[in-house]
Amino acid sequence: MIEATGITKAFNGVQVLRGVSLTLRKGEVVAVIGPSGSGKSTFLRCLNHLEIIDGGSIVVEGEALATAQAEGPSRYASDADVRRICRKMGMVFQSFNLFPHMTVLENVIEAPITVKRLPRATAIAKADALLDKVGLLAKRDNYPGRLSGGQKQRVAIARALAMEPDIMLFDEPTSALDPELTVEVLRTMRQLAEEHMTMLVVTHEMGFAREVAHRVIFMDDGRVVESADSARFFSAPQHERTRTFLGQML
Ligand SMILES: Nc1ncnc2c1ncn2[C@@H]1O[C@H](COP(=O)(O)OP(=O)(O)OP(=O)(O)O)[C@@H](O)[C@H]1O
Repeated sequence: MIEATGITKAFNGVQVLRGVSLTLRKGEVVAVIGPSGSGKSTFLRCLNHLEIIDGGSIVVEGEALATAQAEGPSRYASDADVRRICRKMGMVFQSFNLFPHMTVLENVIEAPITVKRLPRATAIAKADALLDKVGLLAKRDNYPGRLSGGQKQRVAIARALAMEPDIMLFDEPTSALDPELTVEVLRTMRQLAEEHMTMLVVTHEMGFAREVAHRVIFMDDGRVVESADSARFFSAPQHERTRTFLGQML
């Protein structure tokens, strides 16, 4: 579970997040949608410390990552606690971010061995099971350069899952993919949702938001404009800006 409250963030004096709050409950799939530049990716990156927030609080699985202060910037937990708390969240990026000089298998076992100190044989057995789950066991000894974008992204998902996160954060996981490759990644994500993985997904895929997400959050200009369960969000958007956005996207 993640509880983010009143997150603010500026880059070089430009306010990008203007007080964003979100509760992501256990087993819930929440899609974050909105126009380009509205702050969706920045918000997601703030949740796992890829960006430092200016103000607001972030609590992950009951532990405070950052705490709002009466004055001045939010106070973060100690470096060791930040690292430990952030390991509860797996992250999948638009650009895959696989290590190009490592095989698929090596990509998946690297963090479990170096960070979790898993014995190599245990890490390999686990990686094989995950690669099988995402349909890529046959590619385990290939280098990422030999894979399609969709395959790379499924390896990236397996790699994140190998750390046994409680929560998965997806930052536009299909935006760099051709439509036919998007389908296979969305299938893997749908499967994860069916297994009750807690997921926060920044996406332009309205089909995913409608069919897989339990709740949809619409961001515009650094704010959450609308948050509703998926069916209600798409059948009866409450706000003019949401309606305009959906009109453009659907
Ligand atoms: N590291 C950074 N330094 C400066 N500005 C940044 C940085 N990261 C994001 N921004 C700016 O913050 C704003 C929000 O960007 P963000 O990527 O969060 O939007 P988004 O809603 O995810 O957009 P998109 O759908 O196009 O990915 C943009 O104006 C962007 O240029």
